[in-house]
Amino acid sequence: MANLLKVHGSENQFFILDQTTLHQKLNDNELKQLAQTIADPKNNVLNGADGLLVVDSSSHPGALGKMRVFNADGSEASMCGNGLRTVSRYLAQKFNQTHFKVETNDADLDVQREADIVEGIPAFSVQISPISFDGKSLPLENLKTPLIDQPVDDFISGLEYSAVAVPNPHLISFMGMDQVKSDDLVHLGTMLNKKNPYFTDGVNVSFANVMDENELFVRTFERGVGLTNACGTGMTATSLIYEILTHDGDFDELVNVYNPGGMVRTHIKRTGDQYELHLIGNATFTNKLTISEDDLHNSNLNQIQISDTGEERDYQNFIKQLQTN
Ligand SMILES: N[C@@H](CCC[C@H](N)C(=O)O)C(=O)O
Repeated sequence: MANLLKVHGSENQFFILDQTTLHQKLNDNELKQLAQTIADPKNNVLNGADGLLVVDSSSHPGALGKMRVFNADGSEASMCGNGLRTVSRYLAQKFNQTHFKVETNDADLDVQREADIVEGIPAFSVQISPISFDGKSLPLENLKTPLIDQPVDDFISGLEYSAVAVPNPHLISFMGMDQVKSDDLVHLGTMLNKKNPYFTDGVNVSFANVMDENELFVRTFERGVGLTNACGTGMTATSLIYEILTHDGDFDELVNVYNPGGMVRTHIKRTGDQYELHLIGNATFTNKLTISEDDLHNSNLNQIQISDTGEERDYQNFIKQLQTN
């Protein structure tokens, strides 16, 4: 039998599969198929998810394990901030370590256990890197880069846009709260994730409101997923653009980022042309799942056994506290 976990960071929902526990690892086609099937709410496995996080052993010394990210549509992403917090907790428990590196597609990232956000809500801090504003890295075509706080006629008028790869691609715009919560986000996100002349690999689109100094609200339409409760790399990229727009030179700031699924904290630092980004927030395990290895290879999800960890109750209490503050 094989095990899966259902997890979330700010209600950005994932299943975790540890390939090292299997007799035979799933190949890339099987992983893509599993992500599409298990994430689809129509297949009735805990109401689906935003994607599948695949844990494996690291390909080189220096990292405790490796994370790959498959979006709900089966596409593979280079990074996932909320997901990395949950994978960090998984590896921390598995190897009894609190501070280590995790291999991701583009970099080995520093991760660390943090004090619980409130009792019963384990928290992790994860590095978000590498960072680039370059058109080739995003990729972004037919617009001048770096794109920082510029209007773009073909997008939604009256807004300014910024683009950054961390290393997955993000488009960010600041606006009033009513517009953050409007249908404009789905409209623009859908347009830029179909064939378009700008973001040729698609893009994660975040609309943000500045609630106060270093206090943001961010809502994201994710590439390969659609509207999400939260996007970790999106909230970190948005914090970075916010700090760039509010400082002339170096900075070292903590930002509270609220989102439809809760809140996280980002640590955003600039020294000359070097940036250092960290995302801090919950890593919640909601369910344990057991399935035969054969069924896993065939994405046959009819015979899954599911148990509840009880952690979601603590998380919902945390959300209630946020709302009453
Ligand atoms: N939810 C993630 C980002 C997942 C990948 C994204 N959809 C992409 O295709 O780049 C996060 O928390 O960062």
